Amino acid sequence: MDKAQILIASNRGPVSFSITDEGSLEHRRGGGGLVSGMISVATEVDGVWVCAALSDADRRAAAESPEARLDLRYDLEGMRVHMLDIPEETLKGAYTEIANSTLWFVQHMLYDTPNKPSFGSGFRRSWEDYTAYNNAFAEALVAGAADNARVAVQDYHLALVPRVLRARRPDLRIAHFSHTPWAPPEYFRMLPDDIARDLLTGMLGADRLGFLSPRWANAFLRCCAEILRADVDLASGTVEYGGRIIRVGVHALGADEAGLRESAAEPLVGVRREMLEELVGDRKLIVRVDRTELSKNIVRGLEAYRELLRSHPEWHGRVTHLAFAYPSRGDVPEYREYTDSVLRVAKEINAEFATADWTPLVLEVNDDYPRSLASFQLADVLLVNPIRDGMNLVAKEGPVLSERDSVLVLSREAGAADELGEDALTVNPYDTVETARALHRALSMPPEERRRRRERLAEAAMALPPRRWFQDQLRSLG
Ligand SMILES: O=P(O)(O)OC[C@H]1O[C@H](O[C@H]2O[C@H](CO)[C@@H](O)[C@H](O)[C@H]2O)[C@H](O)[C@@H](O)[C@@H]1O
Ligand SMILES: O=c1ccn([C@@H]2O[C@H](COP(=O)(O)OP(=O)(O)O)[C@@H](O)[C@H]2O)c(=O)[nH]1
Repeated sequence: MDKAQILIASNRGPVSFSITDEGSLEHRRGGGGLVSGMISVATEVDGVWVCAALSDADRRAAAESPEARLDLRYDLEGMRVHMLDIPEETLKGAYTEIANSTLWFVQHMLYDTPNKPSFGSGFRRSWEDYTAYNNAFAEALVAGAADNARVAVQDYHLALVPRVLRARRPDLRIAHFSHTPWAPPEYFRMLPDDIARDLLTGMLGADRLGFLSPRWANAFLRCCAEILRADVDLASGTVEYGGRIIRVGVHALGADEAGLRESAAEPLVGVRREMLEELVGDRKLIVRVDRTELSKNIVRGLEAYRELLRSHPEWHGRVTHLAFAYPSRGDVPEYREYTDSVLRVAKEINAEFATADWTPLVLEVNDDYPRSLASFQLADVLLVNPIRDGMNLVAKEGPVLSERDSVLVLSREAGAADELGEDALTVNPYDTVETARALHRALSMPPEERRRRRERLAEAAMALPPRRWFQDQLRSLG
């Protein structure tokens, strides 16, 4: 196999496999925003995308492919995909325990601190898995990179890769991009000191670090100054460490208009759309679409809807809330408990308000991407209220596909608020009364104002398509 000039590395790859009832493998697009952003890049770049096999079906697919190497060139029309068959126990420690149960919680400031976290010996064992997992990625990149190749490492799963890669292959040009927020030093330093330092110095092995918002870049720089005592220039976004200068840049990620329109034109989206139209009738429609994820703040979103129905009885029978919460990270107990809370509040709302001919809330906790796209088309209001979010692509995709000039109610704590804050109705995600008021204002907004806002939102959402986002990063590597 030829060595590549451009390599991407991420935990989740562009496709996820599953096993059909007949026992054969089938694949679909990987879920979540990182894949939504990167997949359109992958169709254009000639290179290699290194990712992990994340399920038994993925592992089987990886093992069945020649030399455990999957060649999906046909499916992606561009990149070859190299899926790493990492031992299940190592993956559990790295992905479930460290990436999802620790780093995600730190960066989104999700801990219920009187009880958690507590970094004991189990955590230390998982840290060894995380290190081994990062080494496995670095190994694959070392083997697959041509001389002076450019490598774009993605996200918190792979924070140690840049340092290992630089030590092994000083010829490479290395970028690391964070898709999450970054916690301020006062929160980040709850991690054990050696591990906080390991993460920061791991990332500083790159030539260039990227974030989705100036807020997250700034917090990272402050961590470097306070925890590593590195020489940091906040204004120019540079860190001097280990005799090198590392540049920290901000690259917001926008919606992929062409890809979205192509997906929305699939016949199945039409089928789902008809189904939703029948369900909703001529009622107003409030939509939300998220992974069943603590940081997406689904429970408070539902509470805000309940508050709307309590404080504005004129909407009874005249509005439906569709909440599509597709499954995510079911191996983490907090996610399972959170899903239960979402289901419980939904049940309470319907018990309080439903009538013989009106179901105020329709909550679905299964994965149906065509249905999500159809709901973007039909929404009158799109609710995106995360506690903290690196970007949030749903907030950008909604206005692009909207056919009813949907009004965006958006948390000010999402990275997307940097670009969409002017034309969305922004809210404090903890304030359910303010969110309910915003929902009422959105439902009552005059058509002309809705149209103006929606057009500007769509324009802002498409201003930084993934292709440009990625090319900017490559260019910044020289
Ligand atoms: O891979 P999973 O564990 O299933 O999680 C899905 C992805 O979640 C996170 O996505 C982030 O990236 C988006 C695109 O930049 C951004 O809009 C969003 O705010 C982030 O939450 C995670 O960072 C990815 O690595 C995951 O693949
Ligand atoms: O059933 C669905 C519904 C939505 N999405 C996509 O998942 C991404 C979610 O990205 P976002 O940045 O909003 O949040 P993340 O889940 O990455 O934290 C968006 O592109 C959605 O269109 C998906 O993969 N499956």
